[in-house]
Formats: sequence, structure tokens, C-alpha cells
Amino acid sequence: MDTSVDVVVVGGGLAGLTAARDIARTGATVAVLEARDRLGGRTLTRDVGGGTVDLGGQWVGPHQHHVLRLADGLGLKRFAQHHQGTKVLEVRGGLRTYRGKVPSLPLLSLLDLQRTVWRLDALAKKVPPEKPAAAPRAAEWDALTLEQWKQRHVPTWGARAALDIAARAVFAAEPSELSFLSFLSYVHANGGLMPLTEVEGGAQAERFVDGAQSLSRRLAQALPPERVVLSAPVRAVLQDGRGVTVTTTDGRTVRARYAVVATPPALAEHIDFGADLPAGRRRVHAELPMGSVIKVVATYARPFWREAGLSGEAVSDVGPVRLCFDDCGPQGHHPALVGFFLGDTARAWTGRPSADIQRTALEGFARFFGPQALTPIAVAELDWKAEAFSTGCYGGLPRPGTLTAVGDALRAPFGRVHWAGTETAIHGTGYLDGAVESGERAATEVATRLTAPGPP
Ligand SMILES: Cc1cc2nc3c(=O)[nH]c(=O)nc-3n(C[C@H](O)[C@H](O)[C@H](O)COP(=O)(O)OP(=O)(O)OC[C@H]3O[C@@H](n4cnc5c(N)ncnc54)[C@H](O)[C@@H]3O)c2cc1C
Repeated sequence: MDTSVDVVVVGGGLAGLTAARDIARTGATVAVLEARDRLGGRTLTRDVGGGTVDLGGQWVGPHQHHVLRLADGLGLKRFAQHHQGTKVLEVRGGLRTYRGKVPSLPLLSLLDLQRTVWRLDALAKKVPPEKPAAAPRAAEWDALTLEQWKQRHVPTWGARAALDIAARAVFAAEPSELSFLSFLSYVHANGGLMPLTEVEGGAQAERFVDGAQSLSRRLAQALPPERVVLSAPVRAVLQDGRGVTVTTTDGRTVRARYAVVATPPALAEHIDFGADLPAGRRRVHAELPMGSVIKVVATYARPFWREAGLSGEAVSDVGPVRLCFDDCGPQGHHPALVGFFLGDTARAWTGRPSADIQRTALEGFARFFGPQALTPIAVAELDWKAEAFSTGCYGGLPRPGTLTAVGDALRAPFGRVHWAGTETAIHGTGYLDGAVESGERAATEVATRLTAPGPP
């Protein structure tokens, strides 16, 4: 592979491929080095039980303009997430059902929950997503976790449980792991807390007919096949006055004028950038650990939950399955349910035998939707914590204190090295949308330098 190009992109996920495609469109030569033997990173679409299933990222919402524009440009079709019917809520070990958007909680808890959502949305508006450290109470909020804020400001058990459930569903982490400032910034960037959790009009509104990995597959088609190199984990990105040398773990090299590193920060931690890598950037790599998810999909002969008037949506503060959705194909064909182990339950189950994880997930589905859930046609699961080139999902989460200390280093280029990846996005952080946003931004940065007058 020893080769020379204008730009080398490290990481063949959605961010890296968006950057590569956009840079190639300017006429520059680009090579993509991807560690895995496939493209798409945190998206993975597979055939399970004869239908198309996403084991990684899958939903998009109407406010996610970057990914929607990309999908439309690539001609990828979407369909609405099914949500009609009764929902299941498991709190304090008991199952409750409800319709619409108001969960079945005691009146005092509901009032407290409404007040908490208003309060969080109002606080979030004070945090500029492009620079959370500029918020008026940034240092105070970044020193707090969401859990600590909840203990002080949310008195009822029901509102506390609902906030825990929402935090786990949105971040794949426990409230005790989340910087309150980072939480508020995320809420502001995504238009409020409720749109993050909802299907209709929210972040779970639509899915891709061909699965979310089709975004990456299509983007790669715009690049020369020999310049998209799989099974090429990068171990060093070293620069001198004239360019960048990128070396893989098996000793192959690519020389380029500029590099775009589009791995999660936690994975960049394993790459040697040389002794000059600024301390702030080193902290970014060390202090954005990934969330914790195991995703399980089961396919069935019939959509028995729909037939019983259930939507397929369930949330639980007990677990191990903490979140469920209907996962049928368009027009309801290929009946399926999807469930998530999140935060501490994902950590408790990571690395366990596949059969045990699948059985436990089916038992959870059965508790929510009925005993027919125990007899699927096919089951598939992905333990994202155990994936060497992700080490968790959905994304990297700044530790308390990190955003105020080194938030500026998330996007600041290091010499000839530019950074992409959903963690570096301003608005869609953590989402497919953020991956596309970051890839477009990195491509613009590099294209500007490639065409600038003066020495290369
Ligand atoms: C279970 C799950 C559910 C999710 N649900 C949703 C959802 O419904 N909607 C949504 O919008 N988002 C969702 N997400 C998040 C979404 O998938 C990610 O935000 C997005 O895919 C990130 O893209 P990326 O390109 O930034 O990073 P990645 O996809 O992680 O791409 C980085 C790439 O770098 C590669 N790499 C790592 N180290 C090296 C190295 N040393 N050398 C070379 N290559 C390397 C990796 O293999 C990977 O391919 C979900 C994620 C998961 C896992």
C-alpha cells in the first residue's frame, strides 16, 4: 500500500467517508484507512431472519439536517418508525401501560417531571453548543453530574426514574457518568430534551429502508476502490514540515499533505501523534470514554405485540433490557423487536456468552409484550463494548470537568492533522447527523488549506 496522496483519512465510518468524499470532489487525491474489515463503524446493517436489521445506529429525526441532506443526495429511502399503540413502562419492578406522551406515573411525579423538563430545557438554552465553556455557570455545571443535579432538584421518585430512563436511553450511560454541562449542551444542540426521546418529530422518527450502513457504503462508491483500505488499523500519524506519514500496525505507510482523523477520541488514544501533540488534545483522547450498549434484535413470524395493541415501545428502570422499539420493516413486514442493554446493565453483561445475552433479552421482551416473544425466528446481538475499534457506544461522553478544561481542543487542528467524528460535532454530537456534520467541516478545513496560496 505504500502510497502518496493529498489527504489521508483515518477511519472509514460515516464521518471519515463524508470527509473523504467531499475532499475527493475538489479534485484532490484521498486514501481511507479503516481498521475493521468493513466500512460504517458504529453502523452495521445485517440480514437477520430474512430482513434488513441495524445492529448499530439506525434512527434519524427531522431536525438532523446534515444526515437527511446526505441521504437524499445518495438516493437512500427512509420510512417512519412505528409507534402507534400502547407503551410499556417498568418502574420499581412494576409494569404500567399508557398511550400518548404522558407516562403512567402518580400525579405529583408527573407535575415534577413536567417542571424538570421545562427547567432543563431553560438551562440548556444558556449553554452555547459551539462553546459550552462560555455558558454563564459553566464551571459549576461541569463540576456536577446529572445525578447530583437530580438529587438536589428533582424531589419525586417518579420524575427521578423518568430522568434516569431518558438519560440512559439518550446517552447509553448512567446519570452519574454525565457532566451536567455536557448534558445541557447536548439537549440544547438537539432542540430540547423531549425531541431526543421521542419518535414522532423526534430523534427516532425514521429509519433507512436499506439500513444505516448504506450511507457509508454509498459514500465509498464515490472513491477509487484501491484507495479505501480495510483491515488497516493505524498506529502512527506523524508529521513534518512537508506532510504527514501514516503507518498501520502491520507497517504499511501512506504519505499525504494533510490527515483527517475520524475515529472516536477514545480510539485516537491508541495512535502515536508524536511528542508535540498538545496536552489539551491528549486529555480529549483520555477523557471521553464511550457509553455502554448491547443491542439485540429478534425477528418473529407475526407482529404479535401490534396485534395486541402494543406499540413495541418499552422502557425500564430495572433492565437488563432498558429500552425497546418495534423494529419491523417498512409496511410492517419482517416483524421484529429491538432492545437495548444500556449503561450499567450493558457493563454487567458485556463479554458474556451470546446465548445468555439473547435469552435474557427475550425474557425482557416477554415481560413487556407477552410470552410469544420467547419463540423468535432469529436473534442477533452486538455487544459494542467488546468491539475493539469502538470500545462502546453510542459515543464518547466528556467526563465532568473536561468540556470546560479542553473543549476547545475537540476541533482545533494539530498542525496538518484535522479531526472529524461525531464527538467533534457542534449540533449532532453522538448521532449520525454529527458524524456527517463533522466530516463536512473537516473536509472544508482541509480543502481550504489545499487551495491556499503559498508553500504546501
Ligand atoms: C447501538 C448503537 C445505536 C445507535 N443509535 C443511533 C441512532 O439511532 N441514531 C443516530 O443518529 N446515531 C446512533 N448511534 C450513533 C451513531 O451510530 C454514531 O454517532 C455514528 O455512526 C458515528 O460515526 P463516526 O464516523 O463518527 O464514528 P465511527 O462510526 O466510530 O467511525 C470511526 C471508524 O474508525 C475506525 N477506527 C478506529 N480506530 C482506528 C484506527 N486506529 N485506524 C483506522 N481506523 C480506525 C473504526 O473502525 C470506525 O470504522 C448508535 C450507535 C450504536 C453503536
